[in-house]
Amino acid sequence: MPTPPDVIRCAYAELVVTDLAAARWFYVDLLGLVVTAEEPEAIYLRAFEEYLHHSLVLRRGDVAACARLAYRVRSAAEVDRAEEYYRALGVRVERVPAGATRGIGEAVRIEDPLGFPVEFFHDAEHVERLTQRYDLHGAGAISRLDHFNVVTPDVPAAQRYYEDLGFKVSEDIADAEGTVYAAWLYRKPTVHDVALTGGDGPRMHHIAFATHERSQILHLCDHLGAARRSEMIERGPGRHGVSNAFYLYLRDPDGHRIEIYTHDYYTGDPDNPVVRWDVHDNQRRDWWGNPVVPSWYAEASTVLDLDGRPRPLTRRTESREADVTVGADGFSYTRAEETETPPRGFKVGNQV
Ligand SMILES: O=S(=O)(O)c1ccc(O)c(O)c1
Ligand SMILES: [Fe+2]
Repeated sequence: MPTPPDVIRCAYAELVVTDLAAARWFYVDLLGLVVTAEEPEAIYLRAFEEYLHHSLVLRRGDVAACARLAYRVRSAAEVDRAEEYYRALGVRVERVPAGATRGIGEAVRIEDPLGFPVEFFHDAEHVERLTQRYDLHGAGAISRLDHFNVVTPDVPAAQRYYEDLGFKVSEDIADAEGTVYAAWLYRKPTVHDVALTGGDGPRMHHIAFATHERSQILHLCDHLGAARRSEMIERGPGRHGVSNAFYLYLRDPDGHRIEIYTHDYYTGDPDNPVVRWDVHDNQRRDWWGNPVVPSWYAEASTVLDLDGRPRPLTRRTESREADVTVGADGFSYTRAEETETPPRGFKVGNQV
């Protein structure tokens, strides 16, 4: 089997939006992302610390979907290696010339073994890095793209696929019977570049951007309140158990989920310890024990194949996290040593 490409990090996503003007309001006027380039049918956006052409493409289309998840590889030679690796893997592979995506060099596009439209590139147009252009930063300044979260039915199989690509697991959620509900994997030295959420897939669960400060996340909440668009706040703000990040989940005008995230931790040493969470630990997804809203488990974006057609879903066959932790049959504990069923305290899964 050929050597896998040397992936540096998650690099950009392409989302299909049904109303480009409405999406522009959300991503530019509200989130404050910077417009690198704009066309009648597409907008290319980046965050303030980013100097590659974009980390998010919004493309107008009739059906909201995720059209591409792109990783940057370490050199042009690694793009060749990606082509060789995936042709040997037997998945659909397309080589595209520089400019197939504005601002991106020659790339390899695949339908990966999990059913996702993924691109590997190295060369990209450099644009002004606005790290210290505080005159342009809003109070909710976003610094960079941080990770993709994808829904896939078989988390261990997806984890093995990403580990074969050289990713390492930082944290996961499992139960005593060995069912794995979610896993977080990285190439850059943070908690993740990609997270795997067990469910019917392939679907895109969220795209996450990082800020430097919690106050910037809180400002985005206040801005949505001022805009009387508070319904766009789906979950949070809060503190994750997994990753330790301070988080906020928003839904864009098409329902795409965007996470704003800060304060995870460094994972760059070779012996970085894996953190395994019990699925019944009520602090795993929110360190303060606040419930996970059902839509966060149930809803995610359609993904497209390389011809732009929606991918059919494969159902998850193992137990679902929402079933074992939320609602009448679910329960979660705050203190593992307390063995009453249901556990004492109002932080049981059936409050939502
Ligand atoms: O909800 S979790 O604490 O499991 C979590 C951790 C990190 C993330 O990026 C996320 O989306 C969700
Ligand atoms: Fe996330």
